[in-house]
Amino acid sequence: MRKIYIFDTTLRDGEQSPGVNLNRKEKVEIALQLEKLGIDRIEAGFPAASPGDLEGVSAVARAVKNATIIGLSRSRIPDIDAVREALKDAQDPCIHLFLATSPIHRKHKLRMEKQQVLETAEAAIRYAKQYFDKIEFSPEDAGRTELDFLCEVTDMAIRAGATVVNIPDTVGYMTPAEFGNIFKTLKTNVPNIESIQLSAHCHDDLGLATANALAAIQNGADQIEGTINGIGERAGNTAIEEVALALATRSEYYQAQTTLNLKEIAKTSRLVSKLTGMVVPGNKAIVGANAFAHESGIHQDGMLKEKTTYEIISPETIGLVESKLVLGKHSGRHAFREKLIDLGYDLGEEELNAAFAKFKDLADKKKTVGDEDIRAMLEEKLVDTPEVYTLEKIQVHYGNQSVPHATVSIAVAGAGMKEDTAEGNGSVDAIYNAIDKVTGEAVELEDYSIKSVTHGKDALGEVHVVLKQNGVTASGRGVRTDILEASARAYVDALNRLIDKRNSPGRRDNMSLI
Ligand SMILES: CC(=O)SCCNC(=O)CCNC(=O)[C@H](O)C(C)(C)COP(=O)(O)OP(=O)(O)OC[C@H]1O[C@@H](n2cnc3c(N)ncnc32)[C@H](O)[C@@H]1OP(=O)(O)O
Ligand SMILES: CC(C)C(=O)C(=O)O
Repeated sequence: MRKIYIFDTTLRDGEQSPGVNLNRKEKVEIALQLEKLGIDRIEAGFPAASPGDLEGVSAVARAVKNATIIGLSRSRIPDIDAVREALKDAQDPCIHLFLATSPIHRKHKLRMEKQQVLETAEAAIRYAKQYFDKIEFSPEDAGRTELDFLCEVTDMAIRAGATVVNIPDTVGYMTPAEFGNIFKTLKTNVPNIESIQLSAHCHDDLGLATANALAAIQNGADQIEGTINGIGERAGNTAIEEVALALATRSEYYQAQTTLNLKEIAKTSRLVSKLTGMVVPGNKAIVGANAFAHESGIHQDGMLKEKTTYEIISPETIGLVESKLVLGKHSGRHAFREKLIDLGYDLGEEELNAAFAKFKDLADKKKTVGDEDIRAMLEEKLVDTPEVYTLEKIQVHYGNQSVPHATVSIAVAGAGMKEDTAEGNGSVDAIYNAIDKVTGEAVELEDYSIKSVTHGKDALGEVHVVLKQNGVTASGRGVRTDILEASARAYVDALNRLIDKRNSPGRRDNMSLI
């Protein structure tokens, strides 16, 4: 298998993401993690950009021992001297020179003819060659450069002393077929092309950065440039983790591999996200929070039977502990049962079906159903009390300028559906007064407490109440996403328990749920 060298530019092109600014300490922290990941070459910054960046590149050059450290430079002597200064302590330094070659850049930006471009780049490479053994040269916007001129520039760079020629698709304009063809053309038309390494640097403006990098590999590229999490100028760069995992997963197809320590990928991704402040989208390939999460019942069933049905990469490969089965409204019984077993519940078929129906009801109201939601849902009724009263419906009218009132409908065992309305000094009070009117029970509310079971706007609310009647107390519990409904259910639950106690006076109070 051919080795593909990985050139990480998180600290240079990645830092060009709007809003990202890494200080010296942060650059070193990321660079040391990149070293652990096994990155071959680390572009630490653009030393001529600012004294701070020069210092950052210097600090990385001093800290990292097992990777080539690179500084970017325009084809200008002061920039090259800044890289010399920044890399003077590097064990394995390399300068990355660039000059745009496309007609658009030549005409509008550089205002140079082809010949001037050739001469300027050659002079820069020859000057740098006095100080650096390793020189990478990039014809910026190579993707939009005439192919014959690109061959001429590459030939010049090799003769002047470049050791790597990098082909940037600076504006993410290429298709995989076109980009691959550039490498094929350079390989066949440029003399001594085998004496240097060819590299690809892609941008993601059309979402093709990874596809283009892989096409370059298939057509002879030795090195891929990219960033962790695909951050970078505009839409970003090739995501290194995507290329690495594509090669690892489809090695039989690409016949090429990296020497990255893939188990460090998740950790590196988290660190880069934390220090750059660039949040990784949930659906981002390889490192997104959902990349190994399965929500729908059919997929979860497949995963429980055999993980390879829905996972082409195991999460352990990139250093994650395990895949996640996320319970939500698309989940099925297999995943639900598995979760209950994990949580220590052993339900019979009938109980499982009842719990599953409740779960689906909850999942319709919540984005995801977590462990605490399930525990709260299952433990809503710890003791199976006969239901004299079953809450069917509540309707609350509340306004801060008016007296709240509530209507409740309750199915009463042996007496059918009853409904009544009452006012109160708050919504819960109005509900409780309406329940009292429907049931005709004279009870005192001894205690009321409410807590959030989980976090977020759609968290479950858990209400506990204690009711007292003729010296007998009973507690009840209600759990719902809506706290008014949870309050009503807790009250009705406590009423049923009171009646149960009344009907079996000798029984010990085993109902306290608080
Ligand atoms: C595709 C890429 O990602 S390339 C890297 C992009 N990264 C950056 O630009 C980040 C760091 N840059 C900076 O801090 C600043 O742009 C600096 C310090 C490098 C230069 O700042 P200034 O001297 O104020 O120039 P400014 O950025 O406004 O303009 C760029 C100049 O460099 C020229 N230039 C652009 N690329 C090159 C090159 N590769 N080699 C030589 N000259 C170049 C431009 O033509 C322009 O020249 P002009 O002033 O004669 O018109
Ligand atoms: C400096 C070069 C390689 C670059 O970043 C680009 O062209 O996108």
